[in-house]
This record gives sequence, structure tokens and C-alpha cells, in this order.
Amino acid sequence: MLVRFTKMHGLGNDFMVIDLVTQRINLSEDKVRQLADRHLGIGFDQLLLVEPPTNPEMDFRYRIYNADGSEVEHCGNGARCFARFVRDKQLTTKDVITVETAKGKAVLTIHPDDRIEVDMGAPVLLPSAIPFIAEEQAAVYPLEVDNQIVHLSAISMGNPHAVLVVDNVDQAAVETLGPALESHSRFPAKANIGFMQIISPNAVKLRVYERGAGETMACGTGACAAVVAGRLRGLLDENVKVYLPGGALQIIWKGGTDDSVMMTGPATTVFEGQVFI
Ligand SMILES: N[C@H](CCC[C@H](N)C(=O)O)C(=O)O
Repeated sequence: MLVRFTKMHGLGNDFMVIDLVTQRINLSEDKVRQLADRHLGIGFDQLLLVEPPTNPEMDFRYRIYNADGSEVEHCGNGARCFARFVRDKQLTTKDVITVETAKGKAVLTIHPDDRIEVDMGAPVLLPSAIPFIAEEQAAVYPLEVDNQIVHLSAISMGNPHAVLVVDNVDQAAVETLGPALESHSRFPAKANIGFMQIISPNAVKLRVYERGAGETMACGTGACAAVVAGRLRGLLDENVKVYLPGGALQIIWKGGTDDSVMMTGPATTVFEGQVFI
């Protein structure tokens, strides 16, 4: 079957986007992995599926799969591309779009200057809900990995994140600590691992080793989790510019556990294609 898709990225975090409003297909985990392969398939960090909502109060349903075929609860960069996609494809004319995700909902706003803002919902800090194995909730947890003790924050943005503060992201042990922490036994559903360097109370540099995809050029939920972690540690103000290898996101969190994390950044369409599935 020939299926239409669009290749997009958010700061280099790249996606294959398929419209399942006007097309109907079923994808196995193996097929997702094959499509994700940068030699044998299309190549992407995540696959984004655009579907009609199951909840009539929402505009769309938003399903996300990592390159390893695992379905995940949220993708921040993908949410901005989702908004761009449904407007460019005229699947909606709305400026404010509500999408149903595996863990709730996200509200996407396309501003007149083309900036896309996403209400990413409130962070989840209760260890059992992240999930993260811990005696009690804390801003920072000591954790033994690779014969050393690291100190990390554990936060869910719908998907699980660990955030470490490092002196210099360029010298951080992302390639070794990333996979070791991604699959650490204290993260029963695995985790995305952020390495954050504090530049000022309003600016950080961040690299993310993503669950199911490896290090990416940017991670939207990771940027949100990093700002939450920095605020919990008393290191960051409410409005923070997060510099990732692929570019910068603006993240705002007022600091209340019921306050949403707001993320603003770009979304880019690269090409349209068709693929046999
Ligand atoms: N790898 C993530 C999903 C993609 C998140 C990321 N690409 C973003 O922009 O938030 C996970 O397994 O939870």
C-alpha cells in the first residue's frame, strides 16, 4: 500500500508524520523500526500519527513511536510539528488545537508570527507516577550507576526523565551515562536522560539521551523537565532559554505543581513523500 507522509523536524529532532485522518494503515513495531532505519527506511527519531480524536472534546489524537518501535506518552518537538502539519494540510483552521495524547492532552497554539507554543501540562514529581523507584519524593536523588554515585532529578512530562546538572555539556559522559541511566533498574519504564549546564538563572545548555532513540539534536519534553529540575534545585527563574545542539527553546514554568510548563519553538517541514507499507 502506498502511504503519503511528511518529513519534519523540531530543532533537528526529526519525525515522519503520517495523516491517518484521510488514510488508514496499521503499523507493527517491526515496521516502525524498519521505517526509522536511516539506511533501509525513511529515517527518523520518532514517528508521529495524526488521527481523529477518540474524545469528542479534542481536535485530534496524537500517537508517537520511538525509532525502536516503542510507543511513548508525549513528544514536545513533535507537538509543534503536529500543529504545523494539521494547519498546512488544512485538517484544521484553528489557531489553538487540542490533541489527545497517551497520557492526557496538549494544547498547541500557532501565533501570528508563526511561533508555536505548547501547553505541556504540569510536571509529575511523585516517584511512583514517573515511574522512578525512591523511598520518598525529593528534588535530587543519589543513584549508583557504573560504579559511581550521580545526583539526578526525576520528573515526568507524561514521559519519564532524569536530569543531571553538569559543569560542561560538551564534556558530559552522554554516550556512556546516557544508555546506562536510560535502562537503570530504578526507572522501570526506562527514561530520557538530560545533561544540563546552568549558564544563568534564565539560560541553560542541554543534551538529551532519549529513551528509544539515543542522543537527539533536541528534546522538547527534556527541555521542560530540565527547567523543572533547575527550578526545584533553586537554580533557575520562571522563564528559561534552553540551548540544545539543534537550537533553542523558550520554556516557562511558574513553579507550582499544578502549573503547566509552556514551551515555544519552531517546527520545520523538510519534504513530502510516499512509501510502500
Ligand atoms: N524519546 C521520548 C519520546 C520523544 C520525546 C522528544 N523527542 C521530545 O521532543 O519531547 C520517550 O521515549 O519518552
